[in-house]
Amino acid sequence: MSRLKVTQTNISGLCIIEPTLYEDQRGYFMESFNKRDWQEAGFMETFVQDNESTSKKGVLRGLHYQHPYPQAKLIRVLDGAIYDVAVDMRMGSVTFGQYYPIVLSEQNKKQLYIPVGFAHGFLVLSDKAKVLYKTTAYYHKEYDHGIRWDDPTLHISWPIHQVEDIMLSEKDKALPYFKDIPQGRLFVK
Ligand SMILES: Cc1cn([C@H]2C[C@H](O)[C@@H](COP(=O)(O)OP(=O)(O)O[C@H]3O[C@H](C)C(=O)[C@H](O)[C@H]3O)O2)c(=O)[nH]c1=O
Repeated sequence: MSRLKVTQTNISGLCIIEPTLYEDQRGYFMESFNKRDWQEAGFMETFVQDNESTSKKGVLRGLHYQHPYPQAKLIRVLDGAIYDVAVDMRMGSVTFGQYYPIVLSEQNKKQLYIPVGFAHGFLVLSDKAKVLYKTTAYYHKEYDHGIRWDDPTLHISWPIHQVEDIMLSEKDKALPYFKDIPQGRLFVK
């Protein structure tokens, strides 16, 4: 019996991971990642890079993807809470162009596994959020692409009412609409 609770979502390949939490009067302990448990749960991908970012409330990072050298990601939140979003960019997928939202937080300790073929972004809901995530491919700045956070065809219901202002990087402000992404930069399921 795997020590990882894996919950499939309505989007193929996208799943929620919950490691076993060991709580006692001191606090808690958990193995946030264990390669053997990961493989026993049926995941064959290997991670090559750990990323960390800290953001203030209202910061929105994304929606990003890397192409070529696409990255699968395993995302978790160490401090605070984020509204995390993955967008299916896989041509041939029945959920192509659909997104999956989930709140990942220090409290719920949920992790989101996003396979290759998705754009990823998040909005910080807490005063501060520290996000840790593993990737299955190295970063290539020249292949770092994205989709506008407020793309009208994706209809992402960002909970902007929960934050005062949205803060985007200049790069993210200039990202294209989904409809303007060349087919060669999409993915194949
Ligand atoms: C992603 C990345 C960035 N950088 C450098 C490049 C810039 O000089 C600086 C900030 O990069 P950026 O503004 O792209 O960082 P985020 O906006 O947090 O991007 C991330 O946000 C969304 C949510 C993601 O899922 C991606 O993993 C990633 O694109 O870090 C690196 O050196 N290595 C990296 O792997």
